[in-house]
Amino acid sequence: MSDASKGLSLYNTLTRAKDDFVPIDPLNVRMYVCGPTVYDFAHIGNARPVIVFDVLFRLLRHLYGGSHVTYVRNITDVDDKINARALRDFGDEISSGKLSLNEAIRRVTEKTADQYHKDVATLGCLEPTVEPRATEFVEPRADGKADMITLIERLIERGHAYVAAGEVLFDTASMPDYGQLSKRNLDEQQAGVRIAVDAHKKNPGDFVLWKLSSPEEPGWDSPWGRGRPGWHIECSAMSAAYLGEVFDIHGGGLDLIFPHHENEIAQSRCAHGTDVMANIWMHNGFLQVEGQKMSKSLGNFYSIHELLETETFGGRKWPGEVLRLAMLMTHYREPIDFSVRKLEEAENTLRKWKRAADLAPEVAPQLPAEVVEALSDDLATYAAFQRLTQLAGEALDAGGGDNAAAASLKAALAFLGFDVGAAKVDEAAIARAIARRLELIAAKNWAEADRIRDELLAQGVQLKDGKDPVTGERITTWEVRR
Ligand SMILES: Nc1ncnc2c1ncn2[C@@H]1O[C@H](COP(=O)(O)OP(=O)(O)OP(=O)(O)O)[C@@H](O)[C@H]1O
Ligand SMILES: [Zn+2]
Repeated sequence: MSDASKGLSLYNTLTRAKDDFVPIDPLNVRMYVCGPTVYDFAHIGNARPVIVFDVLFRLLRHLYGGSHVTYVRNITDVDDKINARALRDFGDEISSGKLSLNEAIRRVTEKTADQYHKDVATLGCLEPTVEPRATEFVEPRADGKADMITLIERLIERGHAYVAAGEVLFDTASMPDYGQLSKRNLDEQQAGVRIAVDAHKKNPGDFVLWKLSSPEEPGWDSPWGRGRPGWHIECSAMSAAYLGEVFDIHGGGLDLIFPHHENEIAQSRCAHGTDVMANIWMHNGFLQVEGQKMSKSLGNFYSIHELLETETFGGRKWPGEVLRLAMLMTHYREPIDFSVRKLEEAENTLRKWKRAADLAPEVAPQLPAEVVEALSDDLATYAAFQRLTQLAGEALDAGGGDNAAAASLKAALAFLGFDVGAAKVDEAAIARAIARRLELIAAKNWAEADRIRDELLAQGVQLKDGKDPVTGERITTWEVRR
């Protein structure tokens, strides 16, 4: 194990091994996770990657400092499924001319994204550092950040893409090592392809970068006519926009390995001329119902919202943190069978931990080392939880007074995103810290200013910097994060 890895190792789908994690830049550790396509409520299976990568985000912040980690999770707000949903929900308004299709699409995506934000916050997940929306990265941008049209142009220039039958397609044969992530070769992909549909493709594995839109469909002007992007190019653009051409970690569910992540890699590496897109590729296993992936298409799903707010699963509502713990009791790469029993087990465990943690008036300043070590071993949450159960036992034995085990347990629970009522905030003290930090920023003492921000964050208080819209002066607000 090298020192630079700080003891963190992560299973890498690209190498099929547990790799030491060595960031490209320890002052800016960069992670991208594919976010939701916003046309319907997210189901509890969709919540798994959000929760798993939230734990990794928290761990990276602990190891490298709160302000030294950039976590990007996008929102896919352009997709044919979204168009279909807008037509279904607003068909009458659209045909009577009261609403344009674009306006209907906007309503669908905004409503779905709002619900998603509420759902994942209730599951104890921190907001990512940036949450870009695909529609804002289609055309060249005023700020010069990467965009899809420019990436596609570059792929054509470099001989990696071609125009056929109104589409721009990625030419898989132009990339000798295409298929490294999924370990599929091009021959294997020939099998089972519908030749008639794909007759315009040079190779059946070639995939769409751009396709033309009919006048009713959403579209953007481009060198190839008014159209819209394929799904994969979105993530290549948004990751490059915020994380650069090569970054540290890219994540998502197992089903994204092929074709989505394979094709993101092909696009990004060929457009930028790099050997890798991200150093470590991580994939969570499926949440299953009776041995099958929970999925919209199979109709065997429960939305997060339903579980939180209705009595459709097991005849009762479930608290967000019980869902969170149930999800984390299984290692992130293993399948989980979703059952009432599993949720009840999580609820009982959480109740016991909290009873023990309540014996401490304060949160310990240090996280238990065993918890950090367990998580650093490819997010071995189960081993971390064994330590929490041990601490809970010690805390209950020790009883009241100066209960160090209870204080440590409380710190660990708060760190893992469980509500332990830890943040009894002292508003005056926060205001003083903010004022002090603004002075330090004015004096360009960034290191000390960052230290104050990280210290508050460790206590669960997150600062947000902004500008006064009238005076243009820097202002800082805060909120309690758990
Ligand atoms: N049952 C599941 N268990 C774990 N992760 C899942 C599951 N279903 C989807 N995901 C993950 O959720 C994230 C969002 O995926 P997306 O919005 O494409 O959902 P989806 O795959 O369309 O869902 P569905 O399979 O139900 O149609 C992806 O990272 C995907 O891998
Ligand atoms: Zn993606």
